[in-house]
Formats: sequence, C-alpha cells, structure tokens
Amino acid sequence: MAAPLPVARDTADPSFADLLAARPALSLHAHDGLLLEEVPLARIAREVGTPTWVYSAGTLRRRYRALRAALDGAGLEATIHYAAKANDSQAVLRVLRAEGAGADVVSGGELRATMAAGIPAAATVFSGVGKAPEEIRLALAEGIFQLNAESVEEVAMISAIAAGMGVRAPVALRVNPDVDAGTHAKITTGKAENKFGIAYEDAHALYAHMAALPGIRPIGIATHIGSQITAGMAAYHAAYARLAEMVRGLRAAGLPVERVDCGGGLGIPYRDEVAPAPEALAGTIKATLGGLGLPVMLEPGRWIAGPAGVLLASIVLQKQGRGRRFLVADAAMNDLLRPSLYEAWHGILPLSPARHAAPLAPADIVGPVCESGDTFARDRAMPDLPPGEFIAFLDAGAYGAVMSSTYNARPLAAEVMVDGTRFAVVRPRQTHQDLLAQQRLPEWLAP
Ligand SMILES: Cc1ncc(COP(=O)(O)O)c(C=O)c1O
Ligand SMILES: N[C@@H](CCCC[NH3+])C(=O)O
Repeated sequence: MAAPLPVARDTADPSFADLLAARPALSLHAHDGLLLEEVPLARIAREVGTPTWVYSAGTLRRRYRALRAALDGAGLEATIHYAAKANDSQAVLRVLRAEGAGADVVSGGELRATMAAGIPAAATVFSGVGKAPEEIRLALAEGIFQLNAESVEEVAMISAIAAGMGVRAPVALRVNPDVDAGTHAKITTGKAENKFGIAYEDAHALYAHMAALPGIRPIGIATHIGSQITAGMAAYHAAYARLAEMVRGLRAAGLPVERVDCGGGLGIPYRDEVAPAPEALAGTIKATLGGLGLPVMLEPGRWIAGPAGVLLASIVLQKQGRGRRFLVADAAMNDLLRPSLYEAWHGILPLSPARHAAPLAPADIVGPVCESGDTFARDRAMPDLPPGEFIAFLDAGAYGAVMSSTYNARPLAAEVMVDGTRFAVVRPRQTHQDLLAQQRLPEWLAP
C-alpha cells in the first residue's frame, strides 16, 4: 500500500495509515479494500446498503478481556457492568454477556434490553438522576443488584416504593466528588455544578439517613466523574481518594459498606489523544480504594464499545463551493450525532484501496440534513471521492446508533455484526413505511 501523498493540512490530523495502524480490527486489503476482522466492508455496504453501523464481535471480546485482565492483574475483586447506554444492540449485549459482563442501565428500557440479552438484573446496576417510580418498581421486582440514588428526594421515593413492595432496596449513594475530569463540558458529570450525584459534604448524613429508612439497605457508594476521560489519572485518583475517605468515615460511624462503584468514563483515542490504559485505571483504584478490602464495580461503556464499531456511508456527490470542497455523504447528524453535538472528531476512511493512495486535498464532509451543524469534519484531507464511493466513520460503536433520530424523516440505519469471516444484519434498516406506521390519527383528522 502506497502512503498517502503529503498535503498541506490545516490540522495535524493522523494519516489514513496512522488511523489503520491504531485499530487492530481494521486492515486494508489490496483487492477487497477495508476489512473489519475478515469481512470486506464494501461487501456489507453493497449487500446491506448505507448508512449502516457495523460492529466487531472480536473487538468487543478483546476489549472486555483486556479490562478484565487489568483488574485481575491489579489483584482487585471487581465486577464489570457494561454501560448499555453506549450501545444497547441485542447483538452487542449478547457478545458481552457471553464474556461474563454485568450491566449498568439508566432506564427501564435499558433494563429490559439487557435482561432480554440474558444479563440478569442481579448483575445490573441502575443509575440515573431521575428514575421514574415504575422504573424503580420494575428494577426491584426483577431483583436488581444495585440502585444508585442521587438525591435525598430519590432516596425517599425508593424507600416508599420498596417498603410498599415489602422489600428493602439495595441502594448505593452516588457521590459527586467535585473533581474536574477535563472532558467536554457536555459530558462531565463530577463537578459540583453538574446535576449528578449528592454533594460530597452531604453524603455521609444522607447515607446514615438511608440506614434508618424502612425500604432501604445501604450497600455502598458510587461515583462517575465524566465520559471520554483522556487527561490521565489525576481526576480519577482525586475522586476515588475522596470515596475511600468517605468509606472510612461511614465505617467509623458504624454504617455498613459492602462495595464501591467506580463508574465509567475511560476515554479512547478518536484522533491522536493519548488515552490511559485500563492498567492505569486498575492501578489507580488499587492505590486509592484497595486498602478498604471491598469489592469494586466498574461501569465502562465507550472504552468497550467505541472502537468496536464503524458507520458505513456512501458519497452522494462532491460539491465544489467557493473555495471549499464538500463531500456530501448519505449518513447525517441524525445517524452519528457526536460531531454536531460535541464537535467530536471521528476518523473517516475510504473503503477503496485506490483512494488510500490517491492525492489528498481538504474537504468538508457533510450530511444531507437541513442544518449547517450537519457536518462531520471540516478541512479533512481526503482524496477525490466520486458519487457512490464508500467511506467508514471510525470508532462509532459507542454513542452512535443509540443517539440516532429520524430527523428529516430519515429512517434509522441498519446494524450489522461481524465475527471473523461471517456477518449478519442484526437490525434491518427502517423503512419510510415503518416511520408512517408508528403514527396514529384520530377520526377527526381523517381525510
Ligand atoms: C453513571 C454512568 N456510568 C457509566 C457511564 C459510561 O460512561 P463511559 O461510556 O464514558 O464509560 C456513564 C456515562 O457517562 C454514566 O453516566
Ligand atoms: N453521549 C456522549 C457521552 C455521554 C456519556 C453518558 N453519560 C458521547 O457521545 O460522547
């Protein structure tokens, strides 16, 4: 494979070769083009159409096992509760279930999805700042492993519901440690100004209060300081050190603490970020919470699922504007929202090997939706890509399909799972008829 030609770039983006080298499940084949595991992505694009999400079972397994090995290697007694919000596809959940994953859910819908995939409620933690009474009831009826409560009001609600059901709810208190995880403002959660968790200063008193309530069995404390954390371990260290101090205080007051939930948030390199390895996280947990002799929990989402997915798209047309070249794809912000919502950077690779060796020039890669924000990348070094050419958006396995909408009456894209040499459509593309069929009209709006 010839290296892409050097071009004057407005940014120091990684080259196609760099992007490929950092993603072990992807490779470029001289004849078949870009492969995910052993399946040519162009074959999927041709047979299933575009836009289509494609997930790699092998990557999900490899990453789950790497995390498991890091925790075991640090000598931690730890359970992994995959954050289903990152990707709640039944296919993804089943691959992870087969690896032994528990779940972290934030809604009744996610709880039903993880249970349908075979992850028992008894291995599931239910987080979230506004669990509805029927969601709390569902979780308790199914025998949830842990409810993470976030406020005095919620604690009262859970206690009343549980007492009414004649049970004691296993509740961990989500503490807001007021640390800055250095992530995008829209996805940081552990600062005092964020809506999440109970203020550190108030947590001890609330925990003591929980122990006195009829419907609550206090089982521990939890935190989650943000998502896509790449700025090293300092924020994690500060947060977990505060949790450890709190556990000591609770124990000194004679209150029972069974476990500590360390949350998720471990970042991945989308562009050229240096993301901490799971060993670093395991080491930080060991250094801060290890001395307590308690089991710990982890709620990773992105780290497991992000690198396991790509979004396939076709070029609709190349449009030469005044001084700007636009590559208009058939995927849009309704499919992959992250660039529009967080100015997130995703690698974009042509599937054709010839395009990897072609001259590059800056282009804006956009979708067809009627919003200027429907822009995936600006001034990206891209080859000439005529209509019908396929591209892949990288690292789209987490917070991709789950954040899709049908804005502009665009049906939800198909989902495909690849495993070695085989692949299967695990969610067919929605049709225009599907969109219409979901609507109901009263008689007085009949034609
Ligand atoms: C409580 C909780 N746990 C886990 C996660 C998963 O985060 P991530 O995908 O960054 O690992 C989130 C999302 O930020 C969360 O809010
Ligand atoms: N959806 C966000 C992350 C939010 C994490 C959930 N609390 C993203 O795409 O990066």
